[in-house]
Amino acid sequence: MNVNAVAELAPDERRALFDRDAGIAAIESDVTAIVDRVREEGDVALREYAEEFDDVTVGSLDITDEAERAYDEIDDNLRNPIETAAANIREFHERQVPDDWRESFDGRELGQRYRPIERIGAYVPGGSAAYPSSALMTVVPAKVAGVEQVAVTTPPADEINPATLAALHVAGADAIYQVGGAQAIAALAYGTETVPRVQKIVGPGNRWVTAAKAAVRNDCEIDFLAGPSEICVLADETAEPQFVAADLLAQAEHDPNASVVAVTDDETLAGRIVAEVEDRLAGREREDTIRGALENDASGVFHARSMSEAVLFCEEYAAEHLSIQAAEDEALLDRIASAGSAFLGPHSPVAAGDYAAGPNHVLPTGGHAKIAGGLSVDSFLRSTTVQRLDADALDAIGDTVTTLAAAEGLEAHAESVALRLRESENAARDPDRLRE
Ligand SMILES: NC(=O)c1ccc[n+]([C@@H]2O[C@H](COP(=O)([O-])OP(=O)(O)OC[C@H]3O[C@@H](n4cnc5c(N)ncnc54)[C@H](O)[C@@H]3O)[C@@H](O)[C@H]2O)c1
Ligand SMILES: N[C@H](CO)Cc1c[nH]c[nH+]1
Ligand SMILES: [Zn+2]
Repeated sequence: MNVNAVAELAPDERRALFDRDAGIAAIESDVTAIVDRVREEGDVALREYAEEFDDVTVGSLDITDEAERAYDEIDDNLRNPIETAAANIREFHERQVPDDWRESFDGRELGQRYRPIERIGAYVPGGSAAYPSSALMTVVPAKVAGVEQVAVTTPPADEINPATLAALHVAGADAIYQVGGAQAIAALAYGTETVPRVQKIVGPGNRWVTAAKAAVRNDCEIDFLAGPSEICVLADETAEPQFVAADLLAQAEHDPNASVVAVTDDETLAGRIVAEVEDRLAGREREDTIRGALENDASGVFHARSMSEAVLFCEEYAAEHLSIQAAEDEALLDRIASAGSAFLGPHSPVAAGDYAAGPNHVLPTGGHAKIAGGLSVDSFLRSTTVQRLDADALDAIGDTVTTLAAAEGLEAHAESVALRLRESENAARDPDRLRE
């Protein structure tokens, strides 16, 4: 890892940083082939892919019954943190629940109401690491929103990680299937003999999972693309280089396709961050994965000529996680609109939010933070607006509607209003008329 100057980035380097796709384009046709095969062959394909990609001979695809047992059997030392994290996540998401509302304005009674989507599919990753935290982050908000049926898929294993199963039990998953990768997304989108077709798929995963979500999104709603993890640290001379380095390494250990950057106006700090990363890397578990992520074209430590240039870099990068380790953190955050989740100050490592602070860790990657926020209660709701007009209110906007309808050449629209206005006028002249 070297320090790079933001001002000297070549166009292809900028593209790699700001138009990053975590290797998804390269596997699009392979993923389409997997999705098509699951559509055609159902469970048979799921079993064969489990052998091929996960090296597992699957017995029952449905492992719902294992969750409660795992919860009963795991050690208190693990069960308690799962319960604590679940409680914090639930409390945060309960604050997101919108209230139905009705208000009257001059005879127009208007409002909005919210109802949960009925059948959700949640992907809980579990390839190179187990993700009980993602079990909580997907299923808890779905249940807070009131979703009736949450079907979870997670990669097959000779023994599914007990913490993941226990977390799924705590969160309230209704059904659990051991299916991973693109094939799991296809199964949820189209249904198989065992896996039910859902209305919307949520959850994070590697590039196979993410490419599959992109591939099925015309046929099944998805939350957004939540692929290999990302962090962008914005630091000034007050930052602790070892904290910045530790945060970069933490997100790098998820996946060789993870993207980790730090940007600062202090060139000395930039050098110290690089040195800390190198120092802390050697001999670490998952060292190869971390090295892969650090060598990714979308990763690096950058020196900006000013904090304004560093802020622009962060805005362009639109990271899943934005960590601001700088004196004026709130003022800097005000200048950055695009980030999945922002972590302010030296005592807010991204890992705290990954597990237990409360906000959701399923967040947009690949620059999608420019147009989307993270998973929330709203992801599981549909809204209906409600409108009731009295005769005077219709009269008040009648000309507006009929004139606009005429401008659009939609005569029947205009007539549906004009008819009522005529009837009201007649009723006003002859009060018994409408009752006849
Ligand atoms: N953005 C977010 O909100 C967020 C949150 C948590 C985790 N993540 C990401 O989730 C990912 C977890 O990755 P993971 O790999 O550990 O688990 P995973 O469950 O996402 O993927 C494992 C599956 O990938 C498939 N796969 C692997 N290699 C394949 C190949 N060569 N061909 C076809 N399919 C293949 C297999 O079917 C396997 O079951 C990481 O990238 C992590 O950064 C993202
Ligand atoms: N950092 C991940 C989101 O990109 C979430 C996670 C789960 N476990 C640890 N971290
Ligand atoms: Zn993480």
